[in-house]
Amino acid sequence: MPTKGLRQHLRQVRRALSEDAQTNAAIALQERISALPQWSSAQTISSYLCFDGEISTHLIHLLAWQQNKAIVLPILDPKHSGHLVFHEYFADSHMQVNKFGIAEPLLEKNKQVTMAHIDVMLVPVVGFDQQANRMGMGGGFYDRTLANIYQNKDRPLLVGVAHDAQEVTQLTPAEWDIPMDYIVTDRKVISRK
Ligand SMILES: Nc1nc2c(c(=O)[nH]1)N(C=O)[C@@H](CNc1ccc(C(=O)N[C@@H](CCC(=O)O)C(=O)O)cc1)CN2
Ligand SMILES: Nc1ncnc2c1ncn2[C@@H]1O[C@H](COP(=O)(O)OP(=O)(O)OP(=O)(O)O)[C@@H](O)[C@H]1O
Repeated sequence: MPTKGLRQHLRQVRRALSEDAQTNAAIALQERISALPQWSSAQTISSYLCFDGEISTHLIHLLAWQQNKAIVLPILDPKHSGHLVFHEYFADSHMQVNKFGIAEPLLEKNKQVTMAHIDVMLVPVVGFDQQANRMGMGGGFYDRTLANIYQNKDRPLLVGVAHDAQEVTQLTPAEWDIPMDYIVTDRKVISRK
C-alpha cells in the first residue's frame, strides 16, 4: 500500500480501539517503558500528549514524577518551521492547543530543554516494522528535529511508541527517516538489530 493510504489506515485502526483497550494499553505501556534498562538512570524523558488514538502516556508521567524524573514535551517551533523544541512539563503547566489540536506547554525561553539533556525520547509512531523503522504523521517533525542525531554522542535513546495493531510487515524507509532504538507496544519490545 502506498505510504499515504497506509498511514490513513493505521490511524483509523488506532482510533477504532475501545476505551477498555486504550486503558489496558496505557497500563501495559507504562510497565514496558519502565522496565527498559535505560529507564532507571534516565533523568529527563521526552514524551507526548496523546491524540488521534495514540496510547496515553499519562501513567508514565505520573511514575516519572514520582521518581523525580523530568518530563518534557514537544512544541512546534515557531521560529524554525517543521522542527520541534522541547519544554519541561509539570502537572500544572499552562498549556495551549497547537494547529493540529495537540496540547503543548506555552513557549517560554528559559524552559527549553536541549537534545543533549534528554535521556529517553518517546516518539509517537503511526506504523512500525520488525526492524524498528518508524512511520509518523507525515509532517517530518521528528525526522527533521532528529536529523544527524546518530552523529551525536550524547543522544537520547529513541523509543517509538505504538499500539501493537500498528505493526506492518515491512516499511520502506526514506533517506531522511530516523530509525528507533526500540519500538515499545502494549504487547512487546522490538530492538533495532
Ligand atoms: N501526540 C503527538 N504529538 C506530536 C506528534 C505526534 O505524532 N503525536 N507529532 C509528530 O510528528 C508532531 C505533530 N505532527 C503532526 C503532523 C501532522 C498532523 C495532522 O493531523 N495532519 C493532518 C493535516 C493537518 C493540516 O494540515 O491541517 C492530516 O494528515 O490529516 C498532526 C500532527 C508533534 N507533536
Ligand atoms: N531531515 C529532513 N530535512 C528536510 N526535510 C525533511 C527531513 N525529514 C523529513 N523531511 C520532509 O518531511 C516530509 C514528511 O516526512 P515523513 O513522511 O517521513 O514524516 P513522518 O516521520 O511520518 O512525520 P512526523 O515525524 O511528523 O511524525 C517529507 O516530505 C520530507 O521531505
